[in-house]
Amino acid sequence: MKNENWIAPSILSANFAKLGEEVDNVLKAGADIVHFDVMDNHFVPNLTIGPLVCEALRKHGVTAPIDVHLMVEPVDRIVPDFAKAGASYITFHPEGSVHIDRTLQLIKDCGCKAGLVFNPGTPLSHLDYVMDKLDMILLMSVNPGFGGQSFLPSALGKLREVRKRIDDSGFNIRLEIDGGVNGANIGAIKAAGADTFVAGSAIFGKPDYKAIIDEMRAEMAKVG
Ligand SMILES: O=C(CO)[C@H](O)[C@H](O)COP(=O)(O)O
Ligand SMILES: [Co+2]
Repeated sequence: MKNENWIAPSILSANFAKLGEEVDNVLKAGADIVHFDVMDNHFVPNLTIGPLVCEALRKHGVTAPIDVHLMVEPVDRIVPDFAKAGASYITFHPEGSVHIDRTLQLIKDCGCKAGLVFNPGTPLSHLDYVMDKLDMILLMSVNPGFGGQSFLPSALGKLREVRKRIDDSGFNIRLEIDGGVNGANIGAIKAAGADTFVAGSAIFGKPDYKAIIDEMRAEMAKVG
């Protein structure tokens, strides 16, 4: 199954002093989904935003899907709060949950779409036995914790491997890439099998969000 390509700006690189406006502008510029990075200063060495901010974006009027990337440990106790706050997708790292099948089920029972996230060095064996519970697989192409890092080329081979696993499974699972994505590498990333592209600094670091999103789509179109 072939999914539409989604561009997912990471609000980690947005101007937090005017976050609602930033999200409105990036969606108006053609983004498909809002990537929401949650860091706890424990699982990763940085501290960002929680359910209150997600709820505030919904109250502000954001109707696009919100893609909550949990970089926290433990995972389970924060899941219902994010579901109530309006999360659409909730993804988590297997290292943050002792019982990954239970956490995936919890996310789905809360009414959200569920996904697993793989750090560059995390083996794909965590996919075994849970493919039927996944709506998304997120591959990190940087080590998590900060925006603005460079794309690790090892992610391309891993993307191809996961693309094959998804296609062989027959399930409709989105394949998302996160870290160092920009206009220069998005074509190769798409060719390797991704259909959901997180980009933080590459979008919010530019003055014209529509121009960079259009450029990303044009680069993707070149690879078909
Ligand atoms: O999860 C993340 C970091 O842990 C961010 O989503 C990611 O780094 C996006 O930022 P950039 O596109 O600037 O690399
Ligand atoms: Co992220």
